[in-house]
Amino acid sequence: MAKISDKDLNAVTRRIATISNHLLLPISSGSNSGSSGGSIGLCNAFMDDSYHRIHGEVASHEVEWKSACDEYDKEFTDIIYEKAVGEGIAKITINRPERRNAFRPQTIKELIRAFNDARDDSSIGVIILTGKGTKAFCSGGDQKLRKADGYADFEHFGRLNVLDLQVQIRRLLKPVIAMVAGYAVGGGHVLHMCMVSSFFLSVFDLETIKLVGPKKAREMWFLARFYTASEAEKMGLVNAVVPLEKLEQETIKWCREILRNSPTAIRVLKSSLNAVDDGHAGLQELGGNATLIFYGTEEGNEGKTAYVQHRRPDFSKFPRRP
Ligand SMILES: CC(C)(COP(=O)(O)OP(=O)(O)OC[C@H]1O[C@@H](n2cnc3c(N)ncnc32)[C@H](O)[C@@H]1OP(=O)(O)O)[C@@H](O)C(=O)NCCC(=O)NCCSC(=O)CCC(=O)c1ccccc1C(=O)O
Repeated sequence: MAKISDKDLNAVTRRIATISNHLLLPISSGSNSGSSGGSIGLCNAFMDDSYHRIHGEVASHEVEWKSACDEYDKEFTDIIYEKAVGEGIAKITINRPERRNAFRPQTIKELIRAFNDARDDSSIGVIILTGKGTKAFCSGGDQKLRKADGYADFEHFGRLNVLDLQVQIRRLLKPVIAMVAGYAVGGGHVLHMCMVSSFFLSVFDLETIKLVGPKKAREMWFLARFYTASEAEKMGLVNAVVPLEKLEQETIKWCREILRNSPTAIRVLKSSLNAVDDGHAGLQELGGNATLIFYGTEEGNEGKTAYVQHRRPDFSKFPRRP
């Protein structure tokens, strides 16, 4: 009987893996049996190419959370703010389960503080927003505090400061992932859409139209029905649906996959994707990022150095590319 070498064995194993990969039917997105993210994971396990050999599997160890605070070191009452030990993930949890995580102005102020901190912390590359418990991600504005001029908790006037939060998430050039267990209603639904890219809730709600198409958007807003997670996935409202017990594990996997990629590329990608819809503000953001990249070049540095040295800049050595 011929003896097979380790090298040959590896080659055979890889060949079988490649063939299995071709034979494997991907789990269609929208299936109840798992997430589209899960199906990607399944295929990855069988993929035999240099990319997968070099990058390997996404780490699957449990994440260790540590309580975090912002520069003011003031305690949070309405949210829980945590960072993963040794990896660039921040997690912000709306902590009002007794009201299905409805937000009041105080909740929004704390969310804004936590998002600011996560934005400014250069060790953080991705942010998770979630709700405490499994009944609701967020049930929107706290209706018990709603007044004629907005929501009022500790002040004499009403606020709609969730709009500031929506803009902040839009402008924050790190990916924000909504980890949704349970209901996402009203302003809570808008918030989770911000993670994929929402800006305004208006009568014609442009973001919903873009995500689900004009017919479905009309159905959603005119009928105001509740949709299940898998219906939301089919409509393109959410990226993946997984069993509840796997929700955090799958979210962390997505975070780790994002963290493998170039932070600058992700930053520019997020601003490019927003620019399409954000008009002047979007182009400003994109232009700002081009400036940031230019600052890092030798050519950009020549301009600044010449200014500081009171001389004319010499740009002659830099190519005028086609
Ligand atoms: C979410 C439910 C479907 C969950 O139902 P269920 O599991 O049966 O729980 P309940 O028994 O109903 O609730 C338990 C407990 O929580 C209280 N509660 C739930 N939601 C809220 C809420 N939103 N505000 C205050 N309190 C809430 C509930 O009263 C119970 O407490 P008790 O003490 O036992 O009474 C269901 O709860 C439900 O339908 N909730 C209401 C959903 C809703 O109407 N949301 C508000 C939509 S309007 C909005 O969000 C405004 C958005 C906004 O701020 C905005 C404004 C202007 C421009 C833009 C925006 C924007 O973009 O967001």
